[in-house]
Formats: sequence, structure tokens, C-alpha cells
Amino acid sequence: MVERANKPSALAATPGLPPQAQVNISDDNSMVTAQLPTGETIEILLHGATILSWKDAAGDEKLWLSENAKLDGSGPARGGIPLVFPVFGTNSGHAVEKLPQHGFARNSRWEFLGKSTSEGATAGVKLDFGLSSQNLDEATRKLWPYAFGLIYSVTLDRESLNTTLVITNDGEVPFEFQTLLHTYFKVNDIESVQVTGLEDSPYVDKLDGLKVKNQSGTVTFTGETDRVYTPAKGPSHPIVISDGGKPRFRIVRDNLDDAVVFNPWVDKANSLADFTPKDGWRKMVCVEPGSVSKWQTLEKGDAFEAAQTIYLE
Ligand SMILES: O=P(O)(O)OC[C@H]1O[C@@H](O)[C@H](O)[C@@H](O)[C@@H]1O
Repeated sequence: MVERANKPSALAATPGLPPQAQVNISDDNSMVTAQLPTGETIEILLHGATILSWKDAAGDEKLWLSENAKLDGSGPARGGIPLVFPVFGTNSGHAVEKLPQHGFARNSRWEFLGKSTSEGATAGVKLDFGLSSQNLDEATRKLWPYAFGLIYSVTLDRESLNTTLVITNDGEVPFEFQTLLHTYFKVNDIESVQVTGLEDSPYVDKLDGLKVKNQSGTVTFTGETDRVYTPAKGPSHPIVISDGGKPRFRIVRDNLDDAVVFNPWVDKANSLADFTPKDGWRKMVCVEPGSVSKWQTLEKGDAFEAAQTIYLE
């Protein structure tokens, strides 16, 4: 056998693949999970494309999820990041009026469309999910008979989570919609939470006859809170959630003019059957980027794209 002078030193020396995120689909096909090489994880329920969990490399959970959240497709999950489309709340006298509260997107089975990963020290993962009018059951299609497509992309990296929604009008007639990313943040103690970035901004107080009020300083919590803010400084100005005096989350919006701030406090939490433990309101705050104070109109063939990025502080 002839020895080659410059044969490749050995296959064993072939550089291995750079570390990449691991993505798994649960055996029952209900959940997609991903883990970065650095340890951060995310879990997404295909029912609603609801992000249920987001943990940093130390395993510290960032999202609040009710202990008895419905995870079997029998209803929307209470907690995590449910996706609101095509109506926020309910709206009588509008084409969405027959739809359930917060629309059908959070209560429909989405398809997992695939993943893309970036490699190396800043390795991240993007997971894509889809829902279209064709995936809806007959009964829901009748309640809102428009042809639409939704692509929801969830990108996890070491320091942030981005959720981007692209909505297309695939039909022949225009439709109007509202949308919102109903993020439940996990906090240590709601009574020591402060939300900044909403100063000098108008808000609609859903607990006071929809009166329009003005936020003078930082938002703090001393009771049930349910407000639709339209932050004066626009979407790119961050909203920061601090807990016990320390900044925890910085939220930047893209093409989402509003931000709902919600905490159910004692009585409302008691009235919600899927909210446990009953004092769980102490451990959560919802800050929900959305486009809800106005209707967005989507003409035939048009697309609307919007996103939130949540940075860990
Ligand atoms: O109980 P649901 O349908 O998940 O809604 C929870 C809350 O969601 C918030 O976004 C609304 O502003 C509240 O009015 C509502 O109570």
C-alpha cells in the first residue's frame, strides 16, 4: 500500500459541528422545545403557539404559567405568551363580534414550520409556526370568514426573546384586525414591581368605564389593574419592568403602538377557574405589546408585520 505524503491527518481530526441549539417535538406532538448550547430553554405549545416557558442558562424561569393552565387543547393556556388575534377582548357591532374573547389564535392548533439556527458563541434558534384560515375548524371559520395567514417566529438567544408575527390577507376582500402578545412575566412580588417607559402617556382604564387618563410617573400596583396604554414615545422606546428595585425585563416593540398592563389581583384571580395558585397574582404582571386601540386594515394581498423583543436586564 502506498503511503500518501499529505493524506488528511484523520477523519477524527475533522472539526466537529459547532454547537447548535437542540430542538425537539414531544412524543404526543403537542409541544416544541429548544435548548441553546449555553443552556437557555424555551417551550412552545402548538395549541395557540403559546410560549409556556423561557428559562435562562441557570434555569431561572422568566414567564408565569398557572399551575392548572389548560395544556390539552381544551382552551387557551393561562400564562406564558398567548397570542391575541383578530380581536382584543370582544367587540360588538364589528365583523369580529361572534368571536370569543381575544379571538381564536390562542385557541387553535398551529403547525410547526421548522427551525433555523445560528452557530458559535452567540448561537440562537428561530422557530416558525403557522396558522391559516384553512387550519381552522368549520365552526370558527364561520364566525370570521376571512382568508388569512399567520406566521409566528420565536427567536431565542442568550439575552433575549423575540416574537414576530406576520399577518397576510390571502382572500379577495379587506379585513380589520387587532393583535397583541399577551406576555405574563414572572416577578417576585407585584407590590414591588415598577413599570417605566409609560410616563406622560394616555391610557384607557378598563376598570373605570374606559375613561382616558394620563400616566404621570412610573406604574406601580396596589390593586386590580387593566389598562391600555399608547406610549407617548413610540414603540422603539423601551418599557422596563423592575422588581424589588432591579430592572428585570426591557421590552421593545416594533409596529405595535399599544401596551396593555394587567394584573387581576385578589377577586379577579379568584374568579378565573384556570388561575392557580389563587395568590399567583402576586407573582405575575402582564405587559402586552399590541395594536388594539385602533383597527388595522389589511387589503387583499397585503401583509402586516409586528414584533416584541424582551431583553433580560
Ligand atoms: O381571561 P383572559 O381572556 O385570558 O383575559 C385576561 C385579561 O387580558 C387582558 O389583556 C385584558 O385587558 C383583560 O381585560 C383580561 O381580563
